[in-house]
Amino acid sequence: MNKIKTGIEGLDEILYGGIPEKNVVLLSGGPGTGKSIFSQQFLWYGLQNGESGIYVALEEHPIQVRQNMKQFGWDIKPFEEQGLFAMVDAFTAGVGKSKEFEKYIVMDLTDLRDFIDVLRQAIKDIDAKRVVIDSVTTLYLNKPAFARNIILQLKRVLAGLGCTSLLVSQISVDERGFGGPGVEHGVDGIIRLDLDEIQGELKRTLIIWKMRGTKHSLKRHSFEITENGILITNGREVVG
Ligand SMILES: Nc1ncnc2c1ncn2[C@@H]1O[C@H](COP(=O)(O)OP(=O)(O)OP(=O)(O)O)[C@@H](O)[C@H]1O
Repeated sequence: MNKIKTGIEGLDEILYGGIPEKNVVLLSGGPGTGKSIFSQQFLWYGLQNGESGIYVALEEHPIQVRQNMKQFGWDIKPFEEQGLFAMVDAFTAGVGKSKEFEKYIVMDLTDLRDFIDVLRQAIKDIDAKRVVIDSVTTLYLNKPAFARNIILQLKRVLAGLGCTSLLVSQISVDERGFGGPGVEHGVDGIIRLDLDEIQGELKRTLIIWKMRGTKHSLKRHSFEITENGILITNGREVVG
């Protein structure tokens, strides 16, 4: 089984080498837990190693995403120009100046076919190996009954085209699950990021809940967000 390295320090060890190729992984967590940074770091590592990537922006303006990434030293502009990185704008619906700057725009988010067509085109154009959808929750926010179906349709396209993918799933602060039963069973893997207040301080931890195709740590691991991105601070220990 070919493994795709996340490039996140300490994570590939607890995944026994990385995410199995073509897996569709749910990256689940509450607000501010680091989901976007995690997924952007995953794409950036791919670019550094010759693997093209796509970021589907549903929650933030693509310009903002590029700026956020640049703050960590992840300047994707040159890779976009070389056709190694593509941004799918599923945020602006073509309003404003985005039509002048963005190559891939989803005009109508309520039309999943349109979304998938734009995504498929972007994947084919740059021969993408890594895909991030941030966040997939936005696609079924008003129609939770369709969540599983949407996930399975996405999985067919993403795995079918050979991509290894992170689907960002937004949950509320106290939610115990990962984004709904249909979603959780449909994906190949689940990584959950948490932020908990312990003695007056917020602590970040993550846990790999499932990952088809590989052995993985079952422990909860602490991590930090630094100016270089995410770093697992206790690869082997359990958080007490
Ligand atoms: N340069 C930095 N150094 C350290 N921590 C940072 C830095 N930049 C952002 N952060 C932390 O990362 C958090 C945001 O991370 P991110 O945007 O990945 O969260 P998210 O899980 O995607 O959140 P949401 O679901 O609310 O969009 C901030 O709240 C802040 O705590």
